[in-house]
Amino acid sequence: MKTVPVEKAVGMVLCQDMTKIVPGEFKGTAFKKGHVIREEDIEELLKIGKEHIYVWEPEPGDVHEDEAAIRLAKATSGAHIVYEPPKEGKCTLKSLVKGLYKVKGTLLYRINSIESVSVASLPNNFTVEKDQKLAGTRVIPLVVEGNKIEEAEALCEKEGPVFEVKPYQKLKAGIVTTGNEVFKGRIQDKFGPVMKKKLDYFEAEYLGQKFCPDDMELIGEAIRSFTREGADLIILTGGMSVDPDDLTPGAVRKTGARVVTYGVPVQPGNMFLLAYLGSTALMGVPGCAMFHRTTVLDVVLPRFFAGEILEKEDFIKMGEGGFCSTCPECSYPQCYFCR
Ligand SMILES: Nc1nc2c(c(=O)[nH]1)N[C@H]1C(S)=C(S)[C@@H](COP(=O)(O)OP(=O)(O)OC[C@H]3O[C@@H](n4cnc5c(N)ncnc54)[C@H](O)[C@@H]3O)O[C@H]1N2
Ligand code: MOO
Repeated sequence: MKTVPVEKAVGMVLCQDMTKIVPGEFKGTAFKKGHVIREEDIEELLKIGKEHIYVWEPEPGDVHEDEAAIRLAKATSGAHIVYEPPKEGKCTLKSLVKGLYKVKGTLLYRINSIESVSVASLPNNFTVEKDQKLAGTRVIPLVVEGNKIEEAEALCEKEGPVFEVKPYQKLKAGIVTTGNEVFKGRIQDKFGPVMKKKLDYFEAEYLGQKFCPDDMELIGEAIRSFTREGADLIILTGGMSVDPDDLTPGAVRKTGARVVTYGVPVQPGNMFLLAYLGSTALMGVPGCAMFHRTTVLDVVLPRFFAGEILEKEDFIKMGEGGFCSTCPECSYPQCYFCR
């Protein structure tokens, strides 16, 4: 690569995109790679701080930033991910589907440990929409030694890809609402509609809602009835805490289900229960989920609908970041909660 003063660069070809930033007004490409510099460009180039430009004279084995960005994007992208052509030396990865974004953290760490390589990503287990931007790949200098890119490619070949999006599966779900106050008509059910809305987001096949009094046998019967209908998921509301009438965890245990956890290091959602009765997931959802927009349930549901089976360890890890700040305006998943 050769350095040329801009005044002497008329007629020469730019070898990288050139960025202009005016705070609050503009950030983007002022000149594209490949642009042939004209007399009238000189003043603008000087204004964005370029007194010199590079002229591309590749050494054997050198890789230009655009090619490096493409190769890193290609190596790191897995299922349901596409990448855009490079802009200002960076490729942006995007999701082709609504789903759960998975990141192999250790592999990403190793790739970013290669000098000059930079791959920035959303965190693991992020819920993403179709077309959402996921990550950006680039190298820091304009030209990088090819062996650095080859090293990243080899790592991905062996252990990769780093990123994938798991689309949500079409699963069957029902709701069991317990509590004498609702069953006997003392108060109106407010829990069912909140749970139904969450299931709708995942386009679950809805099997309906069953109401039970505070009676273990009847709660157990409602669970079994949904499993006979082929439920993949049964959400249970009411009776999840410590009062004498709180019978839901006991009723779940009595069905013979394998209890993964009753209680999680997450607030709101401390009294959450996850169990598996055969292949059917039973989720005991504490009352806080009726009140707070985001609770542990919003962390668990995407993983469940993406086909994951959660174990105790998954919940233990949620403690750091499991304390919700209950912001006046909740912006989850754009926050630290349960990351
Ligand atoms: N001494 C303690 N008290 C509480 C604890 C605790 O550990 N020790 N845990 C708290 C936490 S955390 C939560 S969350 C709630 C959990 O409550 P439950 O899920 O057991 O809910 P209930 O006791 O059945 O009801 C609480 C509240 O919500 C109303 N409710 C229940 N279901 C419905 C429904 N379908 N529609 C409308 N309203 C409903 C119910 O009438 C009560 O007012 O416990 C804390 N307490
Ligand atoms: O299960 Mo309760 O969060 O912590 O409100």
